[in-house]
Amino acid sequence: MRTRRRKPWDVLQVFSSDASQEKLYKQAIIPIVQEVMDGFNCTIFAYGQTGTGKTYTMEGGPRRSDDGKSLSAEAGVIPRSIKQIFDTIDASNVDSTVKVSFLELYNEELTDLLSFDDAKDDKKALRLLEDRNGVVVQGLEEVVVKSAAEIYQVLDRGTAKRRTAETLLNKRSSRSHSVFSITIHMREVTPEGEDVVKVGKLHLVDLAGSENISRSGAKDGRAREAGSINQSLLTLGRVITALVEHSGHVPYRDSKLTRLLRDSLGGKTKTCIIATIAPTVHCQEETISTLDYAHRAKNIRNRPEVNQKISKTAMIREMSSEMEKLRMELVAQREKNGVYISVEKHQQVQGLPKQATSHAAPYGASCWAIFCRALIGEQH
Ligand SMILES: Nc1ncnc2c1ncn2[C@@H]1O[C@H](COP(=O)(O)OP(=O)(O)OP(=O)(O)O)[C@@H](O)[C@H]1O
Repeated sequence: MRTRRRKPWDVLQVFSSDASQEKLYKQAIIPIVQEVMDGFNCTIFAYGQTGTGKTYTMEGGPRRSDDGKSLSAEAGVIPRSIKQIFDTIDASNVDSTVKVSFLELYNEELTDLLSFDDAKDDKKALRLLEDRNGVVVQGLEEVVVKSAAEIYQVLDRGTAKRRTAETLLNKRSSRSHSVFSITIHMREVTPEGEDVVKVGKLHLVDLAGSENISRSGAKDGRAREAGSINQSLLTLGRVITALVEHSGHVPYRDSKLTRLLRDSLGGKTKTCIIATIAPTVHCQEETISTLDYAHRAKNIRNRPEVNQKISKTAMIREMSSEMEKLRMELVAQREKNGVYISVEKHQQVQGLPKQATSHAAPYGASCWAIFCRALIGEQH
């Protein structure tokens, strides 16, 4: 095979096949979770060819050790982040609430992996809506958890529901994208004695396999499925290109994945990609494509901002206005006399300027961290 001379890929660190889950977590993820606790929104993507260890990196093997309490050596980024979050909360004795949600994107359809409404295993389909704070997933279940151990049960429930299908490359290959989100509300008292709430958010994204359809052996109905998965990844690639090249139009709206993760792509979030590869000759093409993809993303300039701290009074005011809006919507629906539109929404529709809501100064530098994890021996 002819090899081209090319520039090296700019990744922060390469983890070899025998690097432990603990090593990857300590060196790549701990600082990110710390930033979440400081009030930032952060996103970690696992991106790569099927069977190269994305799910292993994010979820890992058995989450608890034999004693049933501590983490097993195989535990991945999700359980380790959860443990770090609760350890930090316990050590600082801060009054906090931790909420999690878990969704799946499969064939451009969003599903709540934590919904209880799914008698007979019918997964609840979700819709994406735009509101003044960005994109929201309508009706997504947010589960309040009180301890790390409780989150493991939630995670187990969700992972069991993820759709999987067999391909030649990986028998239990996940054909869907999944997003596990953790939101932490932390109560603080300012030097002036005012009660405020600091919010941090962490999205942990396990993307579907990036390989092409013929290589993975997907056929017939499954080819359609693979096509749709590639459509989402293709749009993700186009969004990255548009952001890197500063194009006027960024095609976020072309796929649900990019709509959903819009803020993590050129937005206010700090973003990390773990590119998983199988460095064998057989997978050379995919490896190059994965590393090119991740490398390009590094040139995106994010503008991370600490989430604004919300005072108790402001929070109560916001919740009251939300309740009032819902009440008016309900009345309008019951009386079937039209649709209730809030003053703010009406002004938006009329093209009147919206009141500014954020005052934080934007960061200058790119906030993308790229890591690479290699897996040897699992590919065929
Ligand atoms: N670093 C590793 N050490 C040990 N085993 C690993 C490692 N990475 C992956 N594996 C194993 O390799 C197999 C494939 O990994 P995994 O399911 O995580 O791949 P994937 O990239 O998520 O695939 P898909 O795209 O189909 O979801 C699994 O059996 C997993 O346990």
